[in-house]
Amino acid sequence: MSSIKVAVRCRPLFESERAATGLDIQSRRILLDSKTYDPDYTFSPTATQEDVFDSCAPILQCVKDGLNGTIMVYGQTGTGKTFTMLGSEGQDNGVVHLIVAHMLEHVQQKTLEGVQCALTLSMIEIYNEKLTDMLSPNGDEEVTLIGGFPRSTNKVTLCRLNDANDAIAKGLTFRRTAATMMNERSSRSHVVFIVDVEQYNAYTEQADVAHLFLVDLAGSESLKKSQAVGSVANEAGKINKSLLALKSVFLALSNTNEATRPSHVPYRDSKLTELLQDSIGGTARTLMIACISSVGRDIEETKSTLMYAVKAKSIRNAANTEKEKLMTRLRSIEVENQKLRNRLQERVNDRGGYYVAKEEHEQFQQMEVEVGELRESVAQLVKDAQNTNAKTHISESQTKILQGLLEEKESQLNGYKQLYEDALIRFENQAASLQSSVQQAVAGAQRLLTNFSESNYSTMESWSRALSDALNAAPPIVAARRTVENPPVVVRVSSPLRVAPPTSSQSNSPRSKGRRAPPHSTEDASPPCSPERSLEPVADVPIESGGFQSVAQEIEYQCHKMVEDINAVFSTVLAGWESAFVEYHRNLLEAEARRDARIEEECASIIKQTTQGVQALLRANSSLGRDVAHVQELYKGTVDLHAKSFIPVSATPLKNLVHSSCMSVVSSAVHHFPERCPPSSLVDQINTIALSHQLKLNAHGSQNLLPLQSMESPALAQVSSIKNSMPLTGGAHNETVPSSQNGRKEPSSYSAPLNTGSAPRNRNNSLRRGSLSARNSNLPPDAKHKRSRSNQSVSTFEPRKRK
Ligand SMILES: Nc1ncnc2c1ncn2[C@@H]1O[C@H](COP(=O)(O)OP(=O)(O)OP(=O)(O)O)[C@@H](O)[C@H]1O
Repeated sequence: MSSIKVAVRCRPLFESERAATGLDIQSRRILLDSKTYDPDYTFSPTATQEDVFDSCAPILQCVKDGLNGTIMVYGQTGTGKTFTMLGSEGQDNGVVHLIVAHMLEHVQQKTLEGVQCALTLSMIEIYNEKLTDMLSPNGDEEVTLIGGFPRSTNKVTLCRLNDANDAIAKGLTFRRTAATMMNERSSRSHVVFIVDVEQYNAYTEQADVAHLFLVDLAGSESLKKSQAVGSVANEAGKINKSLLALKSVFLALSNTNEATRPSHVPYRDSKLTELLQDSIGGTARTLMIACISSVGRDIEETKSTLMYAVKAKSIRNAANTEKEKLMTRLRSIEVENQKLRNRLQERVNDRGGYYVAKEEHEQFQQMEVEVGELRESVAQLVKDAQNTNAKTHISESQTKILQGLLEEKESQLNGYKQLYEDALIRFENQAASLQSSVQQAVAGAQRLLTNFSESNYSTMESWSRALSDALNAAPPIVAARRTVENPPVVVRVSSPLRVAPPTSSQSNSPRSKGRRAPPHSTEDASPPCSPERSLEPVADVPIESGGFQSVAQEIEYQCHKMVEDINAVFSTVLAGWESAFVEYHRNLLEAEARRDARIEEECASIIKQTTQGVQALLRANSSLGRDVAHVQELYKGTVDLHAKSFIPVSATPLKNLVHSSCMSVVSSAVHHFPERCPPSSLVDQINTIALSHQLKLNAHGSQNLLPLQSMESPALAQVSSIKNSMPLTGGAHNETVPSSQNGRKEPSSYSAPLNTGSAPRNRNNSLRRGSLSARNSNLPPDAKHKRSRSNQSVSTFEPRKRK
């Protein structure tokens, strides 16, 4: 037996909230209105998700050991239940995520150890007393409970953490939430995450499954506070009802008083309690996280939550393995079966028994045996099938887990490979740069060495040459016999580099008497030697003394001479060296002077060229400026001219131009003006027609029409005058146009319009209209009226003579 563990988590206050005065959280104990509550774990507002997760460890261990476990959050709306289970929005940092990650790690580890196990996840929502599968394609497949456990849900086999988090996120998209006054995103349903850890037992050839229920309950809410209305209020009612059923279960199970304890636990009062049957008072190990707020106005709800948390703490669950649980259930079924049999027997006995024929009885017994056998084989088959299914499922998930691990490792390996390659490239680059620096250093050293040794060698060579010359030039030394009385004489050979004035002891020594002073001293040394140079012996030459004093003296003299010669050679060499140095120095100075002079020269030339260039530029600028000004001037002139041309000084030229153009048009029109005289035949015909009309008119008593020639229009008269004023050239009057299509020649005027600019008109009509209108103007009004009605009537038409 194990009691339900209880944790209390107090959420932080929001800005607008005020803390309750009577609430005090002291490490694990909670004091509220002088009452002490003592949960197993207490989390203050500063506690982290990881802290809460740590308190789940014992439950997780039980699940790993094959027992069922439950972790549920309980409390008033807006106290952080969903925050605790699922974390802040959009972040996978809730206790559910941490637990799934932990269990996945466990299963992966087991798989690597060769244990066949799998991890699956299903999600169920309880909304308005209806269970739906949140991992079904649309999140709306209904789920039925068998023995308090959901049957055939869409499970996701978890192999990688990302898959698990994706599945959780996908399922949660179907969760119903709504905004209330208590919580902006209040859960309107309970959600149960079922994490199954399946482990195949090779010895029993069975798959053991441990279920872990992670329950995010919707919060109890007062409609007055949440101000929920409509469907949200209905939801709140359903939520409160299911939570009430849960409280009843708590009360029933926590009652330790034999007398008052109800015989029946109302699990079936709501879907929630039916589903949590195994978690509360069942076989599961359970942790209840009671969420509270420290807000003053919520203090009553906080008290209620703490009270039920304490009640839950006293509930004892029977923690068995799944197998033990089944055995318990089997035993209870057997007991019930026996009870039923007994009752049946009692009834049979009450009725005095029942009788069957012997054959029937035997047949019945035979059938019973057969049914029993069949039942056994079916049970065996079901068991085999279940095991096979479980085996297949586990091995499938095993493969997936291994695949997932492999992919993870591969990606890690690739990362390492990349790192290695990067490091290798960096190393190679460094090695190359190091190598090149070493090479450069070696080359430099070699160069230095070569230069140094060459110069040293040449100096040494010159010295040795000089020395051998000096030795060759010296007279042969006569050999002296060395005796004890004649101790060897030591001649000091000094380096010319260390020439110093002879000390008084040297100059006064008996041996120096009669000797010639060395040619170089501090005073006459050229070039002068540095003051730190001192006269130090570089070699001691022993000379034997003997009976032949003169020989010894001679030798000494020779030696002195030799030393002098050597000194001279050294001096020469030194002088040469120093003069070479001086020359080098001089050459250097000269070269530098030359360089400076050349630089100055070049600079001067550059400055000169630049100055010239600038001057040329300025010149070009000014000349081009002049050009521009000139063009501007021109342009200005043109513009002025143009502007001037628009000043209407006088309209006369234009008028004249228009007049002359009009006149030319008129004159050309006059040229083309048709002949005044129609052909005589036509005139005759017209006259005939006019006559006949006149006769008819006369017969009807109409007035006579005036003859045509007496009613010439002013326009016609003007045209005639213009025409007559024009010189008549080239037979203009008789001008003809090319023959028309029927070969008839027509006067050109027939095709030319009058200068009125209107459409071409029939010559006769225009003439007639002009003459008629002119005529009408002379008529009395009633005559005009009559005329207009018989407007086509014409009088006798007299052809006019051409002037
Ligand atoms: N420990 C916490 N730290 C920071 N914020 C928190 C904490 N607990 C809760 N909140 C914030 O409080 C608000 C309400 O939390 P949450 O939605 O989890 O409450 P709830 O109890 O699930 O409410 P309901 O029952 O209505 O769904 C959220 O904005 C949440 O982010």
